[in-house]
Amino acid sequence: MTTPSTSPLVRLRSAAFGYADRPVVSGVDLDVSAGEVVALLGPNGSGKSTLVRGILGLADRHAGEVELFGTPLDRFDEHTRIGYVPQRHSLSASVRATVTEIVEVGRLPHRPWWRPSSREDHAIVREAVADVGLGDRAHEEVASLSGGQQRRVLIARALAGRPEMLVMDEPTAGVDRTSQEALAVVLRRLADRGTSMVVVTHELEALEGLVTRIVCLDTGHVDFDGSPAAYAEHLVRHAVGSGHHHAHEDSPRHGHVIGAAPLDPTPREVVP
Ligand SMILES: Nc1ncnc2c1ncn2[C@@H]1O[C@H](COP(=O)(O)OP(=O)(O)OP(=O)(O)O)[C@@H](O)[C@H]1O
Repeated sequence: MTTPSTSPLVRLRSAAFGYADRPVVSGVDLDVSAGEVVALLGPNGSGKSTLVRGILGLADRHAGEVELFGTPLDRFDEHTRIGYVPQRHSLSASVRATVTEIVEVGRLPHRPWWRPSSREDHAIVREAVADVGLGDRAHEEVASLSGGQQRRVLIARALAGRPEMLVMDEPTAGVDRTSQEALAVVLRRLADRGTSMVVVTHELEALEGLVTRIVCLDTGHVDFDGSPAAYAEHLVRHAVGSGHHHAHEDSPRHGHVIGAAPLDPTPREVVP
């Protein structure tokens, strides 16, 4: 399948997603271009996971258009171009496999099922394991790792697929500090390599300096889409408009900084 090189990686037009007859997000227009690092923010339940799941064809599309790499979603079959790390997913305690064995799964879509791993596959897997800071645990059973380390294994599995775009749903939520720091290093390296990313997060700090664009969802609608600098201004405007300015400053959750302005990852509703 040929893909025009100028196409955005993701293109949504008036897109609506949900589950069966339950609408969750609607009216979404979004283009994600190569090299962008998009943070998707919003309060709990605003539909962030549903939006990324919809983009990947994992939630139902109720309306609108979705294209991936210039191809309508229902005809898109180049799944190796996208890596996905789902939300709060760790490995079951009953999984009996080593870190390397799990990460090798990320290479499977790249070769016919009957062909064994090549030397290159092994090298890519080793690199992905090292990238997430688990090189010294490569041959340990995943069941013996912490939850944060298991998430790093899942991220390494996505990296081993060498995707052009990585979609991550709260990669740092509930993980230990070492894992968070390891992840920040990985994301920086990926951004330097030009990997595009869409990251659902409540923790902008972990992405500081990487994010090129912020998209905010509120109750199923995009209520902000712009640069980190524009987002900072948007927050200040809303905080002043709503009279919540001081409350924001006082809260430790709102200490995120991109550039010079304080950021709140879950902006409040605008009070006219
Ligand atoms: N599989 C599902 N079936 C039905 N409804 C669902 C399903 N998954 C999520 N929902 C509903 O969709 C709405 C949005 O959920 P979603 O997980 O997309 O929000 P979110 O912004 O990612 O929230 P959080 O920050 O808590 O992860 C919620 O009301 C949720 O109950």
